[in-house]
Amino acid sequence: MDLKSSHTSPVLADPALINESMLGIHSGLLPYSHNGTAFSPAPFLTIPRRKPGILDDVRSSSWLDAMKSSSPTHNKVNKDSSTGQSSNDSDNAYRTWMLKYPSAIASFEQLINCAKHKRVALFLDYDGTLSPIVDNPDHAVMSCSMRAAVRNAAKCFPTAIISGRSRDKVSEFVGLTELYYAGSHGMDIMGPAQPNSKDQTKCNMSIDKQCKDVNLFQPASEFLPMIDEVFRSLVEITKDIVGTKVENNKFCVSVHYRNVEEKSWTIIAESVGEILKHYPRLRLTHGRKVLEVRPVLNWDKGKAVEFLLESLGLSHCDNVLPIYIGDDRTDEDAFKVLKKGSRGYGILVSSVPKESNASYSLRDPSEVMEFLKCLVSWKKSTAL
Ligand SMILES: O=P(O)(O)OC[C@H]1O[C@H](O[C@H]2O[C@H](CO)[C@@H](O)[C@H](O)[C@H]2O)[C@H](O)[C@@H](O)[C@@H]1O
Repeated sequence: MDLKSSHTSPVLADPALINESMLGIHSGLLPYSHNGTAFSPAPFLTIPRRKPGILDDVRSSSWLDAMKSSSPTHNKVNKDSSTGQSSNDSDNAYRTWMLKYPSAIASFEQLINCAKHKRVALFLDYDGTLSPIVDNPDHAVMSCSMRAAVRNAAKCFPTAIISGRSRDKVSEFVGLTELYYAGSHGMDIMGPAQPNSKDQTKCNMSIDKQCKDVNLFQPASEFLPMIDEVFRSLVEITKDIVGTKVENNKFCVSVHYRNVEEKSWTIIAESVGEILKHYPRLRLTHGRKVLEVRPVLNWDKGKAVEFLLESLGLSHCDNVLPIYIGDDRTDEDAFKVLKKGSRGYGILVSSVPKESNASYSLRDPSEVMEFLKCLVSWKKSTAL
């Protein structure tokens, strides 16, 4: 990657912001409170506080419950096979749930009615959305047919992938140059070079593999050495827990326990908590059978959507309809952003009922593919 700009840290780019020099954090990226919402700006705030009692939390059943419930797809499979419970109950529950989150395919006409005379902007999560959940994260490849569907969609609409994985890894899996990528839950965005964007000042000009001008936005760049260090410590501390996999996602670290016996989950949680005791500027979140360690920054997939809309020149237009498709808790931040002011639509990918800020649902990645095809056909029909 050839960096052309002299800005080495977009985080430190705005001298007008009071707490950035003290924290080394752009004040737009405020620390999180314990419940995950942003603190209001506090001029004398120095270091964001760590969540208290992480180990107490770990020992309490709520932590384990969260770990157990972190992969609804697997829960459903286990429940059905172990209890012999008829799938009718879960089918009924799913149907009832769909009254609140209608299928984006079945409701396509209604959904797309709002897109008439509007430009659709498409945001896609990767794991569980474009590729099915598999046991080994390194094997979560995307099918050729899904790749073709995403490519066709990206030819019709500005499209970005927003993933928890590192940007390099997700762009390698997707393998398309027609779209934009945001890795590390939006903390590593390679977006369009947009001279009019106010966020331009926070970006590094760069060029992509096709020698196209792009903007690189990495609000957590100062955390890189810390994340590397934590990654190594986590590998070391979990090395004897069979099945654990620690993944370096550049600005965050994933500790996978999908392949770990349930009786060892507490040890994993305790080990991660033990390491984090030494890093008050890092926090822990849950994903699907994964614990994720990330910087204490008010930056998430929702902020990444706003950032990309801004740099695409689409943020203040009434004639834009952003659509975000995702399956995980981290995608809820993006759903919320679109829900606010009825700006666009979140579509939750889930085969089991769960509460969400999304407006519509799709059952699994194969339905995501079908939906993308519907969008492309619609776009082509309106261009006739
Ligand atoms: O934001 P995403 O693109 O959905 O990434 C979230 C995490 O996805 C990956 O883990 C999940 O998928 C794996 C492969 O199917 C599965 O084995 C794992 O249990 C899931 O949690 C990825 O490996 C993580 O780094 C991402 O943070």
